[in-house]
Amino acid sequence: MILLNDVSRVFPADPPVHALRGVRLRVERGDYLAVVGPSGSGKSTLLNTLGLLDRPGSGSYLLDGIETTALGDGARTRLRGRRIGFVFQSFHLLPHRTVSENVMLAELYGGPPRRGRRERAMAMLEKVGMAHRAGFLPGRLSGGERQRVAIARALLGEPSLLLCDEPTGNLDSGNTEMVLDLFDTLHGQGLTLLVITHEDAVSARAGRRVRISDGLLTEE
Ligand SMILES: Nc1ncnc2c1ncn2[C@@H]1O[C@H](COP(=O)(O)OP(=O)(O)OP(=O)(O)O)[C@@H](O)[C@H]1O
Repeated sequence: MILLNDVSRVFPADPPVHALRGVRLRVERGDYLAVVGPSGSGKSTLLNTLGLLDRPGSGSYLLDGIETTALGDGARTRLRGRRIGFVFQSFHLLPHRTVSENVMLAELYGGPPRRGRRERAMAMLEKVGMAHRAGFLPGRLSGGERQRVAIARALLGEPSLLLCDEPTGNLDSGNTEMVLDLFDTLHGQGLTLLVITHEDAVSARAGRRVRISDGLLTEE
């Protein structure tokens, strides 16, 4: 699913910041991978690279066998819309849109909306146990409920890869468990998951752990 070969990313500064150094990573379809490492070690840079939000300075990145570094911006955006879902620490739900509208809005970014959007949004809300809150505004939901809605939104395009950046960073332990149970279910259904986390409770649930330190990636 993912093959990174000698990927480096240097940010121009004085002195230059080597955020990723010769990273090699192979992720098989259906893997559940945790990425751990201290602040500033390169985790978000790695996630942005894998999510086609940022380009490596050098090296190659194959996603489903497609060499992404050679693609233009339009092709990268389409590939991202079709294959990748994102989950962030702070949910990024629109406050003045209902739960179901937030989920449906996911398709605005990946290209023209497909048919049956409302039905598919409801099916995804069902999947994360939030269908009964479809008409609520996000402000009336708990943190764990908001994150489940954000996960439903990420799943709307039926991605094969879910990239999560500290998905439980704003949740208490009960809600963290609920989100981790949902990840287990999604993993069981064949989704490939990559989760950045600094919480042991989260990384312990993943099948594989890799550590980034100063831009260098090592398998644990
Ligand atoms: N646009 C940028 N310009 C210059 N330096 C940057 C830029 N983005 C990130 N960096 C630097 O690259 C390094 C890696 O940053 P990154 O955000 O990937 O770390 P991280 O492991 O995600 O950190 P955290 O856990 O604190 O979010 C850091 O030293 C950071 O300051």
